[in-house]
Amino acid sequence: MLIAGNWKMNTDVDSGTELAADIAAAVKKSDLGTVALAVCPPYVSLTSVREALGETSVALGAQNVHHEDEGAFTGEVSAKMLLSAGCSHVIVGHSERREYFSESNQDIQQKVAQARANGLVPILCVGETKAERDAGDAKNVVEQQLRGGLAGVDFGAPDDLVIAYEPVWAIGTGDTATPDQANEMHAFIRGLLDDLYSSAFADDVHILYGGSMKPHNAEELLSQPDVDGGLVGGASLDAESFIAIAEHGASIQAGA
Ligand SMILES: O=C[C@H](O)COP(=O)(O)O
Repeated sequence: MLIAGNWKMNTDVDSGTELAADIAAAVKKSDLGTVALAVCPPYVSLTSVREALGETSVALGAQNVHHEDEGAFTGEVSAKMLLSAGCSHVIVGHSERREYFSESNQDIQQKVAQARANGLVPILCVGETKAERDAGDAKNVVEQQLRGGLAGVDFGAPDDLVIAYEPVWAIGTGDTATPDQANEMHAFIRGLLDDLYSSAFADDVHILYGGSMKPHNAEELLSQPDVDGGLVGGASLDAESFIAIAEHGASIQAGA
């Protein structure tokens, strides 16, 4: 199981470093078993967060990456820069990037390919809007996003890729997908990964759920057979909540 925190455009360098230090301290006190953690702070805090995480195994991720290696792209950040800051993961294709920055499936595919080429694990986000779900189009949209985002990219091992299913209507709204809705889409995504790669690969890829995951609903979501963790927004901005979600994951795994 993997629990990843997406801090979005929250925290400055001081508060982000403090949050990372709180998470590191909580991790040392908790028994999270085999549950892996990652945090994805804003770019400006990456190096100080890396330092604050210290010797813990909490992985560092970024929230975006440019698809070119380097050059005259003012304001952009490359995969190599992320690696040099200590990142192992990068979120790609978050619905906020799709909506507010007009990222297309083709743009996202280029970012996935660039992350992969540089040894970063892309956390590829997919998910439908409320209108798309109401129109009965959710699976179709997710399939296009998944096939579009992964087109032509090969992965050596299942750990080289993470998928996050984030229904747009559940993000930041408190309106979480039901465990059945989440599991149904996760199973569908796993079937697509089987078709694109292999069943062994599909079985082992982490498929995270994102969208108002909180300590009070984490257990029912994480106990679904095809839910392998969470991509947590709001609740990851509080070390106690973030670790509480991970602890739910650990107790589910311990009982499995
Ligand atoms: O990347 C994280 C998701 O957008 C979920 O955000 P949320 O937990 O605040 O709903």
